[in-house]
Amino acid sequence: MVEHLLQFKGASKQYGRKTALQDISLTVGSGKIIGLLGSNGSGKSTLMKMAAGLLSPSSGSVEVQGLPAGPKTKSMVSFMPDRPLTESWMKVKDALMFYRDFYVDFDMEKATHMLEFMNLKQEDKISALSKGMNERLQLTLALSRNAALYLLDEPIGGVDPVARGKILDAIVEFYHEDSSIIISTHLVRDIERIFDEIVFIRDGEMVMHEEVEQLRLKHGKSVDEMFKEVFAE
Ligand SMILES: Nc1ncnc2c1ncn2[C@@H]1O[C@H](COP(=O)(O)OP(=O)(O)OP(=O)(O)O)[C@@H](O)[C@H]1O
Repeated sequence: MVEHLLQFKGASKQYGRKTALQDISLTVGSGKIIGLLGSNGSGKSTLMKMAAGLLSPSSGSVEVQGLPAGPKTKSMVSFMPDRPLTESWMKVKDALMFYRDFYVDFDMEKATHMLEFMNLKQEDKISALSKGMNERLQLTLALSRNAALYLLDEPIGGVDPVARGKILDAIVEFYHEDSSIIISTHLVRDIERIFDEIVFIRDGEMVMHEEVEQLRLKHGKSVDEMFKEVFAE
């Protein structure tokens, strides 16, 4: 039996009485860049945290390569949260060493290479980095692990359009084709060029999962046009 890289089967998540995700069934294969798109509060971060094994579903299941998402799957998944894991006293080089010590699959050579591409210096103090530079660092840390699945939660939220282009170039440049990346964002237009597939979630429900190519062929629409149509208020 072929095991899927990531599979949600009727997964729901409640926070108390609030339903953040409702009956999500989603299968993700290898070698894809997937856009997880939805407006604020639609459930993107919740879905990411469930895929990362940090939150368990209230009902249904979430599996990574056939194993329930949780402690056993953490080594297969590299998660870039929307808030940094590094400490403000650190220099960039300390953050690299922290990751190297913490994750056996951390590739220091790749990280050094990627830092250069991102115009970050090892001696830079993290507390002095701008929001956009900090995002570049977090992305470098997340992508420098050798994982099967990368989860990037809002990786371009804090940066201007030029820097966004740079970050997207870095994702494509340093992406390993056997792995998959899920990127959550509401900045659809700036980022759609790198997606193979898109998932739309609205009010905790998955309303579309489609290959970008199919979207263009079947509907004659760009992802951005489709997004505006689905999420029109
Ligand atoms: N710890 C929590 N306790 C209670 N409600 C929560 C909690 N975390 C998230 N929620 C609620 O669940 C819903 C989904 O939140 P989530 O953070 O997954 O959305 P999102 O799509 O990532 O939003 P954004 O784009 O604004 O980051 C929201 O209504 C949010 O208020």
